Parts: sequence; structure tokens; C-alpha cells
Amino acid sequence: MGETEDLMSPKLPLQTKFDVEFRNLRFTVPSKKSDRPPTVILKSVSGACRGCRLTAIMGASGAGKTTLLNALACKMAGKGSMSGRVLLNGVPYTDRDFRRWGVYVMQAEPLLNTATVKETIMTSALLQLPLYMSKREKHQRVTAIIDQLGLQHCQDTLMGDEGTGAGVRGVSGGERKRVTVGIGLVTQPKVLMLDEPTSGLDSETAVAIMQLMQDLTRQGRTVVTTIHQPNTPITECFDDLLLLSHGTIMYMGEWSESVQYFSGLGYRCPNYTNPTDYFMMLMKNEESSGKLLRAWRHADAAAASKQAPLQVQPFSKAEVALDGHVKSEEPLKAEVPHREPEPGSARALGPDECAGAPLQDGHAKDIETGCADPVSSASSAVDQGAESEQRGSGRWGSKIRPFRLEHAESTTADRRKRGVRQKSQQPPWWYQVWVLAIRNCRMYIRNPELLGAKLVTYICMGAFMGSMYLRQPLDTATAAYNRSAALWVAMFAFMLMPSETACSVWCQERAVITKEVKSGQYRLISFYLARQLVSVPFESAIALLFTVIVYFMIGFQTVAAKYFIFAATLLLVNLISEMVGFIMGVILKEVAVGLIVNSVIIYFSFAFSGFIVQPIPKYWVWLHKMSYFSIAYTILVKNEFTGLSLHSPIDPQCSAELNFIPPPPANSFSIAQNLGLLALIAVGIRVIAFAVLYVCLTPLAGWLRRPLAKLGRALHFCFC
Ligand SMILES: Nc1ncnc2c1ncn2[C@@H]1O[C@H](COP(=O)(O)OP(=O)(O)OP(=O)(O)O)[C@@H](O)[C@H]1O
Repeated sequence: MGETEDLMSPKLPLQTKFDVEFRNLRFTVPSKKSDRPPTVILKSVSGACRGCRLTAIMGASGAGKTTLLNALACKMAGKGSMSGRVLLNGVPYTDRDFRRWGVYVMQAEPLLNTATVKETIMTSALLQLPLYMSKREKHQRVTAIIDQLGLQHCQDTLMGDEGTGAGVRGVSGGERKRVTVGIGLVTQPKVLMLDEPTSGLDSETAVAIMQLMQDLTRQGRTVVTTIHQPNTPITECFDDLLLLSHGTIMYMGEWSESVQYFSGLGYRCPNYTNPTDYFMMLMKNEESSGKLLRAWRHADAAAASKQAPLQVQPFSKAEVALDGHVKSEEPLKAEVPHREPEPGSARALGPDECAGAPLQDGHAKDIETGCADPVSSASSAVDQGAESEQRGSGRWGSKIRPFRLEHAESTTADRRKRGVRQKSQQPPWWYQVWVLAIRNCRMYIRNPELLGAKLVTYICMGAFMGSMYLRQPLDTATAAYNRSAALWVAMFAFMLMPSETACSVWCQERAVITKEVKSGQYRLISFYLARQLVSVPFESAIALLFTVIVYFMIGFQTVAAKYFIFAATLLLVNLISEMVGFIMGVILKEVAVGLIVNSVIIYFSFAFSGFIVQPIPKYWVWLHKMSYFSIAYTILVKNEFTGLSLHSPIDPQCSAELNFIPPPPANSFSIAQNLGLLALIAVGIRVIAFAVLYVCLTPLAGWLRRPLAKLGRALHFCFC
């Protein structure tokens, strides 16, 4: 992987430097036992991730790294309460603001298994890049990303669902991770936040990814990443380091100064030891971590007590004005030169160099020879420091520079000026609908099991049912019963299958859609319309196939209008059932629960459709009237029996035209009116489904989500 000129088009020079600051972030989660106080995950941490730099967040597992990153990306989810502020160039920002200029790449991103690597990144580009960019330019950018991430060899491989258990073999875990990084890079974000982008990768790829991130910072982008066990070449990519332990900051400063800082505290990195491993060891040790914490608090308090906020180290040559704009007119890429390791910095230190790094603190020199057991040998030095600290002039305190950014805090007035409120460059909703519809078609085509199973099932069911009621005679005794039963059985085919398929397909794709919508890749309405655009014709085609087989095998009245009414009715039943299943899938998060509740609801409304119980018990009449099956059955019966001539086989002389309507209709409407009613339900339930989806997926409607979740739990409790 080389430089990123191609990837990050020079047409979009960054004129603004993006400093992310956090103040007093505190995150607590309620304790499982009500009598216990809440667990504090982040303990009022403050600091900054400076623009044009790569900040690595490190700490033991469970230290709160992901929680901090989530907070910076405004992605707090689940139970818990967050307080504190996050600011971009001194301006508070929201989740919505963040999505305009930042990207958050999670540890394990859900991806659609039916798209190839190239299609996945390309779809993301088409959905997010502005319409004025030509398709060729978008293609070029995607190709550059694929090259940069070393994904050329697998660009036509399906993503698959390794690890999800669905069984589609696809790319490896490392390649999958790189694809998620690639999706993040498509929009050339100003701020990139990555949760463990290198975990699960071989060391060469991990280094390559971090070098790519480093290249991005040279172009003026801010990169914040959590990382575990970085090797030396990876640490060479760090600019700043933030060490977290149990939700508290232990060190935050330049990576190049970290070794000296710890040496200053008496913890000198031994020979042949990776400094980050050494820091982690110190943080795990109870004694040293306590002293590190005291030292950091001391320094932090000292910094905070100064009236003027402490300024960070100069940002290379790129000077930043108070409004966050780079003063020079030149593109930032030229202004942020490659930062060669400074002499004596730990950035490029090898094991030997590490131990021999010049120590700026005389205090550190005192312990220069004590490398055997760094923790214990350092204790006395730290204790000496502690004494000084008590006297108000800690030795280490003078060396530590907790970050305080120089931006004057502001509110909304100059949000746009500082780059917090950027205009969205997303393509219009209709274009997103088109791109998503193509992706949905691909999903259907690449999912031959689902497509094939559905087709074969409906053909077999049609043929089976046709053979059951094959060529019905026109004698009064059997014809009336068999025909009304056949109409009911035809409806039966569209009772469960469409709803169950919709429920389980949604449960499979929920994670992907939720992530894509929440990360602002496209609008929810675009997804929903695209889904309808593909599923309605597909479901209709299957329904028509079934009706052709059944109608002519059974020998219903051979009148074109009657066939079309029959087909339209079953098609509408199919479309309504599908949406019932979809709504159940959205409300009830587990597929098994969704399927159970869905089948109970559908069975109830089907049971009172008018065929199997006559007369309907008074207390169930309301269900009979409400059931879309009873409306459909009324249409089918009226349609078939109106104008049907039945004869008595016993006494052919008695033949008479019999307008026979076996079960009483659900209402007194005409066939056309009932068809209109059914169509209205099919449209109405789509509007309701979108409202439910909106409530569940959009933070704006969070207050509505609680009653919906309660309904879900109640249904779960009642039926499971
Ligand atoms: N919403 C939540 N509800 C309950 N506990 C939470 C929540 N969020 C985080 N935690 C807990 O807070 C702690 C820190 O979690 P976090 O994911 O931030 O750790 P981490 O440092 O990223 O760990 P790792 O390196 O293993 O990913 C963990 O013990 C986790 O279980």
C-alpha cells in the first residue's frame, strides 16, 4: 500500500483542521442489583484528539476504549447514561453533525453477504457520493481504495457470512475488516474513528492499514483508533497516545514523549521491550497503576488550574486560526509534511534506542541503571516524586502536558464556519432508491435457495391443490362445498409463507440496514421504497403463477374478468401478509419469536375468514369484520358463485340457475368496493410498517420506541 493521492482526491483539499475534544465524559450503566450504585465505565475523562494526527487509544480489555470512541462518535446505545461534552473545533456536535464529516468503523461491521467486495464498496460510494460526480470518478475512487487496502485479489469474491452461521463462504475475516475500512473511506471523511481496525489481521496487513491511516492524517484528516498489542512498525504510525485504565486516563500526549514521560515517573522502558507492552504492564500492576493515576491527576489538575488553557504542541506547520481554518491558502496536504521522527522520540525507537533515549528529567537519570525490575525499581523514584507533589511542585508534573485545545467554545452561531455543520452531499433520495433497488435485485438473484424454494413451493402447492379439486363438476351437492373450500385453500397459500419469509429475511438483514441507516449512508425512506420496488413485483409474479395453475386446473368460471378478480384478490392478500410478517420482524427482534407471534396473529384472522365457522360467534364477529382474509374471501366467493349455473344430478329436470353464495359475506360491499378496500389495506399497512421501522431505527422517534418495545415484550410474553 502506498501513498493515498488517488484515494483522496486532490480536488477536495481540506481547508479546515478538525480537532475533536471531549470534556468530562462520564458514562454509567445501572447495576443489575437495584440496591447497588451504577457502574461507572468512563470516569469524567477530558482530552482531545488533535486534527491532522493519529491518536491511538490503548488499554486493557474492558478499560472503556470502545465506550470512549462511541462517545466521540455520538453512538452511545443501550442502557446507560452519558454526561459531558464532545466538541469539534470548539463547537458541540451531535450524531447528525458527526455523520456529515466523520466516519466510525466498528469492530465487527455487519455486511450483506450477497455482494462482492467491489460491489459493497461501490454501492456505498453510489449511495453517498454527490450526484455531480460521474460514475467513472466514483469507480476510480473505489478502485483506488481497493488497491490501497490490498483487496484486488478478492474484489469479485462474495462477502459471505463467515461466523454468522448462515453458511455462505466468502472473504476472510481480515479482508472483511479491510472492506469495512474501505466503506469508511469512500466519502473521504474529515475524522475517522476506528475500533480495533487491526485485530485479526496479519502483521503486514495491520501495518499497511495503519500506514494508510497515517497517510490520511498527512492530508489533514483526524484519525482516532483503538488498538491492541501494536508491534513496533504500527507504533511508528502513532502521533498521540491515550492510555485508559478502568475508565480513567493514565496518559494522553504525544506518542514520542510517552517513553520519556514514563521514564520521568521512574518507569523506564527496558531494553528489547515494546513501549506499549510495557505501559500496559504498568497499568495492570496495582502499585504502578495507582502511582500513574496520581501522577496524571496531578498534572491534569495543574493544567486545569491555569487560567488560560494549556496549549497543545504546535500542529506541525499547519497553523490554525481560532475559527479552525488553516491560515494558508494551500491545500493542507502540502502544509502537513511528513513528520520524521524527532531525535530521541520513541516513535522510531528500536529496543536498544528505547532504553538509551535521552531523558529530559534529571530525576529519570537517577534510575537509569535500574532496568531489571522496572516496576519495583521505579517505586522509590515515584515516591520521591509524590513527596514533591505534596509540596505542590511534583517533578513529573512539570513535564506532563495534558491536552487542552485553544478553541474558544462556541455554540451554534459559527457551526458552519468551523466545519461542524457541513452541507450534506448525499445524492437525492430517488437515486438512492435506484441504487438500493439494484442491490435488492442482486440479493434475490444471489439467494437462489430463497428464490428457488419459493418458486418451487408455489408451483407444487398450486399443482397439488389443482389436483385435489381437479375439474370440479357443476352438480349442486358437491360443487358448492368444493368450490368454496377450494377458494379458502387458495387463500391459505398466501397466509403464512409470505409473512414468514418477510419476517426472517428482515431479521437477517436488520443489522446491516440498521448500521447503514444509522451511519447516514442513506435515508430510511430510500431503503423502504427500494424494498417495495423489488419485493412487490417479485411477490406479485409468484402469486400470478400460482393463480394460473390453480384457477384453470380446478375449473373455476372461465371468464377473463373473473380470473383477474381472483388473481388480484390473492395478490393483495399476499402483499398484506408479507407486511404483517415484516412488522412482526421489526417489533420482535428475535426471528423465532417474530415467527411465532406472526403465525398466531395470522391464524386468528384466517380462522374467522368465514369458511370454517358458521355462524361466527358473536364475540368474534369483530375479528371476522376486521380480518383481511374475510374481505378477500367475500370477494372470491361472490366472484365465483355469481352467475354460476349448478344442476342437480338426481333430477336433471330440476336444473335451475342457482346464484349460490354459501357463507355469509363479511360486508355488504360490492366486489369492486371490497377490492378497493383490500388495496387500501395493502397500502395502509405499508405506511404503518414504515412508521414502525422509523420509530425503531431513528433516534428522532426514540420516545415512541419505548411503548413499541413494551408491545414487543408483551407479545413475546403472551405467545412464547
Ligand atoms: N451499555 C453498556 N451496558 C453495560 N456495560 C457496558 C456498556 N457499555 C460498556 N459496558 C462495559 O464497560 C466496560 C468497557 O467496555 P468497552 O467495550 O468500552 O471496553 P474496551 O476497552 O473497548 O474492551 P475491548 O478491548 O475488550 O473491546 C466493559 O466491562 C463493558 O462490559
